[in-house]
Amino acid sequence: MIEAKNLTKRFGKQLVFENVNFKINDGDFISLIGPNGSGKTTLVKIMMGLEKETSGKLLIDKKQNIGYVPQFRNIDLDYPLNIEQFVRLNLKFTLSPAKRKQDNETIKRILEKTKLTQLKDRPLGLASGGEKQKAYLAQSLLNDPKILILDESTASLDVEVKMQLMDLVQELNEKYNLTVIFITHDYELTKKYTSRALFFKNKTLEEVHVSDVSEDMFEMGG
Ligand SMILES: Nc1ncnc2c1ncn2[C@@H]1O[C@H](COP(=O)(O)OP(=O)(O)OP(=O)(O)O)[C@@H](O)[C@H]1O
Repeated sequence: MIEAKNLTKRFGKQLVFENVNFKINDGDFISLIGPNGSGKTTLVKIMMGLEKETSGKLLIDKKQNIGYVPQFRNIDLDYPLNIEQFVRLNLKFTLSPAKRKQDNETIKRILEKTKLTQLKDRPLGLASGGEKQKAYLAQSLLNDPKILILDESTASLDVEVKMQLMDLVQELNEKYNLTVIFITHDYELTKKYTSRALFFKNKTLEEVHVSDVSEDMFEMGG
């Protein structure tokens, strides 16, 4: 479980948000929504320990690893690694045969989970946008996370490809009880995949049932 208690963040004199309270249960699939600059990335950075809260508390089980999938960025055609090698990048390099065997099994399992087994030898630079994003997703699963943060990970992909990626994330959420926190500006995906939304409004966070999410929540000034 992740719980925020009166969480407040300032950068110098700038207040980003204050008195934020919420609970995210294991296995939840929630969206984190709100206009540009409202504090979504800052909040997940606090979850990942990359930023410190100004006051209040964020309670999160320190033993739970967090996976992070960034926004899609294209990769040059001549990028030197294939999909499997790219997924391996987050592993520590080791010469121990026992550890290497274990790593090979981990990679095999993750490629299967993310439906990349057939594509593992494809140079990443030649992969489609959706395949590249799946490779980032696979990389984020290396430390066996219990929480997955998708930071606008579907932005700039075609609609069909977005859905395929989200279907895969939904499968991981259901099969492995993975908690998913989806930062998004996408109204349709919020409605289709998430059950609750945490909505930044007036420098604080409101919990909204997905049936009450409206398009203007993605646009209003923060
Ligand atoms: N390291 C930093 N130093 C100073 N100000 C920062 C820093 N990081 C973020 N901010 C400011 O904090 C506010 C919230 O930024 P944040 O990136 O969390 O918003 P966001 O909701 O994720 O926006 P977007 O939807 O555009 O990605 C913004 O005004 C931003 O400029």
